[in-house]
Amino acid sequence: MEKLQILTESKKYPVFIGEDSIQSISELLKDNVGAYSKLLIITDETVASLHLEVLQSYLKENGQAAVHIVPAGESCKTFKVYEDCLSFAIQEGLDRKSVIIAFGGGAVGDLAGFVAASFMRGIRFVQVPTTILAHDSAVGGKVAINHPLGKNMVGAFHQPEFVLYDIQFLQTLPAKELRSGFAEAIKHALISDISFYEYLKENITEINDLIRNQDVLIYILKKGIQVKADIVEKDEKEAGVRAFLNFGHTLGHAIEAEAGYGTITHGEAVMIGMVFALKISIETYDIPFSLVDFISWIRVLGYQIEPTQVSFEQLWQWMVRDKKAVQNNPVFVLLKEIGEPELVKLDKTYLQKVYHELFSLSN
Ligand SMILES: NC(=O)c1ccc[n+]([C@@H]2O[C@H](COP(=O)([O-])OP(=O)(O)OC[C@H]3O[C@@H](n4cnc5c(N)ncnc54)[C@H](O)[C@@H]3O)[C@@H](O)[C@H]2O)c1
Ligand SMILES: O=C(O)C(=O)C[C@@H](O)[C@H](O)[C@H](O)COP(=O)(O)O
Ligand SMILES: [Zn+2]
Repeated sequence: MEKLQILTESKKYPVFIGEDSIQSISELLKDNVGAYSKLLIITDETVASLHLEVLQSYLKENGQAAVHIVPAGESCKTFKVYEDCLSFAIQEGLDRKSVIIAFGGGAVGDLAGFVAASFMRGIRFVQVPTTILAHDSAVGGKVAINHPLGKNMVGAFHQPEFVLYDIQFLQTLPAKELRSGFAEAIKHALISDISFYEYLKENITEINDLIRNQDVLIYILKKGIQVKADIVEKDEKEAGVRAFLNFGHTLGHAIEAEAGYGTITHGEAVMIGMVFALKISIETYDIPFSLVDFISWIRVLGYQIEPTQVSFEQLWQWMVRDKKAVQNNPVFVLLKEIGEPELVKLDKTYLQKVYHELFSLSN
């Protein structure tokens, strides 16, 4: 099992990655959490049916952990499901010394983390991620639910006590979810390091390559987490450079919301947003990067870059409410070079032109 340290202003905590690392959960709780009154596992229906027994079997010596199962996917990041989690926690008698285990992908982690951040004004929680995407979501402390008017609009910064990644859980991920998670790995590469990007291009030539070779998978997860950790260490609460982790997200979040949360996966939407931001970056800075090559690679991996007949105007309404927007002007993350992100406020007419050029829509 490998270990990375996350150092933020508010908390220092470890991320463990390995095969069968779940076997150590009891010991890791002892070492990294210490005494607690009760454990509550929050997981979703799919993860519960595939993997909950394994988690529970390694928690046997920790006494009975309460389990709350939420709907799978983005539909768990709602006020209703959030309230159900709080009601369950109160009914189960959780107190300030209790600990929540978020067992699932990014949606479960965001939800359970926000429950932990707000229950009795904040209790401890642990992330046990089960998706590739969660190499991003389980680290860094952003926790949130969605609002009908915008993605992740209600949330907090609340760091976990530790993150325990067991890559055996990832073997059951369908291709669509591999794709969603891999988009964030590509994001981490593009904002940090051309050689990481080249490594991804060389090693992942079809989407199932991600789960075929454990060394490659662990390398990608670790590298992605390290990129994130380096940024979060400098700027935990997004006063500046943390916004670079939002590369592809200004348009991506708008597409997710406009399509209806959960209709398109987070990573699929971010991939469209990254293609858009790459085109603007290439035009603005004349960077030596072939968008044609990039698009043909991601198409082979199964990404679709055309949004479904959505007008720019519809997306603009979401983008003006993006968390990076300043006085209703969306701010984009562009790349001055691959690995050199920066924040830029862009004009609506220009954005609309690029959108039409890229997606060849008449509206
Ligand atoms: N907090 C952050 O910093 C951050 C970062 C990136 C993304 N996010 C959020 O994360 C969410 C997306 O994450 P995600 O794609 O992991 O979400 P998810 O939790 O919705 O998981 C995706 C789907 O895969 C299923 N699944 C999970 N693990 C599985 C497994 N091992 N085998 C088979 N199926 C499995 C889930 O049931 C779900 O249907 C979005 O809500 C996004 O906004 C947050
Ligand atoms: O950790 C961050 O910071 C990120 O921006 C990571 C993103 O991949 C993630 O989707 C995050 O939830 C977006 O945050 P938001 O503040 O734009 O809602
Ligand atoms: Zn994201």
